[in-house]
Parts: sequence; C-alpha cells; structure tokens
Amino acid sequence: MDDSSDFTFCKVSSQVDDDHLESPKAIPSIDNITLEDNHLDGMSMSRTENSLDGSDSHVDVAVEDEASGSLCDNESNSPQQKSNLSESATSPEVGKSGLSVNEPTQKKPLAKKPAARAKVPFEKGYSQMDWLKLTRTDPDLAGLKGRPNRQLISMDEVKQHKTTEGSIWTVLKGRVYNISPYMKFHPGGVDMLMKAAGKDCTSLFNKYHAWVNAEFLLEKCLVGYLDVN
Ligand code: HEM
Repeated sequence: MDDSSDFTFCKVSSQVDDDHLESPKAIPSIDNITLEDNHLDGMSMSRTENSLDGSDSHVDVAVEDEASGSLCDNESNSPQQKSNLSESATSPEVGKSGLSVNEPTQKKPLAKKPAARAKVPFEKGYSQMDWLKLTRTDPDLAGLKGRPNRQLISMDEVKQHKTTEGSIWTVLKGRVYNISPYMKFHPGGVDMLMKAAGKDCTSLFNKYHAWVNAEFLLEKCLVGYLDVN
C-alpha cells in the first residue's frame, strides 16, 4: 500500500519552524510595559461592591444539613469562588513590572475574602431534606385550593400578600410563589425571607445566592406568573 494515500501512515513533518513563526519577533518586548497599582485598586473596589452587604458582621453559623449540597452547587459555583478561579487563572506573569503574582514578596491582594455566610441553624424538622419531603407530600403548598397555577397575577395583587398568614407571596424571576410554607425552612432565616414578602425579590435573591435553584425548591409553591402589562 502507498503510505501517502493511507491516512494512518501519513507523514507528519515538523511544524516548528522558528523562521516561519518568527517567534522572537512575535512576542513583543515587555521591557517598557509597566502595570499601574491602581489596576489592583480597581479590583479590590469591585470586590467590595460584590460582597454580600458590605459588612463584616456575618458569622458563619452554618449547620451543614444533609441536603444543602445537592440543592445548590454552593461551593464551586458561587460567584465569589468563580471570580477567584478566574483571577488566579488569568493572572499574568509580568517579569519586570514588579507585580508578578508569583513573587514571594507579593502578598495576595487578588485572593477574595470568602463569602460571608449567614445561614441560620434550622429547627428540628426544618432541614432542606424535610422541605423536600414536604413538597412531595403536601398537595397544596401554593394555597391555590384547586385553582390552576398558570394564571397571570398583577404586582398589585402580589403586594396584598405581604403578611397574610399562610399566604405570603413573592415574585422571583417572573414567577409568583407562595413562600409561607418555606419560611421556616429557609436557610437564611425567616427574617431574611420576609424581606421578599409582597415584592419582586429577584435582585435580593441574586445578591445572596444566585446559584440556588429556586425553580426546583419552590416548584410546588408556584401561584402563577407576574403580569407585566
Ligand atoms: C424566595 C426564594 C428563596 C429561596 C428558595 C432561598 C433559598 C435559600 C437556600 C437554599 C439557601 C442556602 C444556600 C446555600 O447553602 O448556599 C439560602 C440561604 C440564604 N438566603 Fe435565601 N432563598 C430565597 C430568598 C432569599 C431572599 C429574598 C434573601 C434576602 C433578603 C435571602 C437570603 C439568604 C441568606 C442571607 C442566606 C444565607 C447565606 C448563605 O447561605 O450564603 N434568601 N436561601
């Protein structure tokens, strides 16, 4: 068999040709490049903006329950963690600028403070696993009493469900949920979730935990969809 027609045996010649690639010229001289310190300042500013609430008062009182890990990819997907990864992955090694992150004298300004956590210990019987069990057994968590949940609901109507026992509504990503039954199960506490009562809580939700899968957690609490007109 002629080797040249056989893919398996096709000859591969070296592509590494310094003249062709012009490698010395392809890499620009970095002698004159300097990095300004204010670049780093900018990054730390944005870090502050991204913090949960700008305060350091949160204490991690998390009680690890058996289900939280499966409900949200809380460690690897948190925005803070992602940012850490990208920062370390893209940090340039700048040999002469004095800002190389690999230099031993350089303290680690790029390492973001760990996200402040404010999980509250759940009462017995109110873990996320207990919530999942309840969603499977309670036939009317939304409190619809037989009405369909495909209806359009105005913001005015949502506002009226602010304090009503058993019927506290919120809007999250265009969906209206009855969050009353979830209150005591909320890992961030009742007080925090009450901030969502009668409002569109999408931005608050995203601020604290955009990675949480609320569509899944609150599926059975769906009352309807926000009427934006
Ligand atoms: C309305 C739907 C909501 C659902 C389904 C929900 C669900 C959850 C879940 C599953 C966690 C645990 C997160 C984790 O372990 O990483 C959590 C924690 C937390 N939530 Fe919510 N939440 C909601 C709304 C809110 C709102 C509106 C706020 C703020 C006003 C809030 C504040 C918090 C806080 C402070 C924590 C603890 C901090 C943390 O775990 O990082 N949540 N929530």
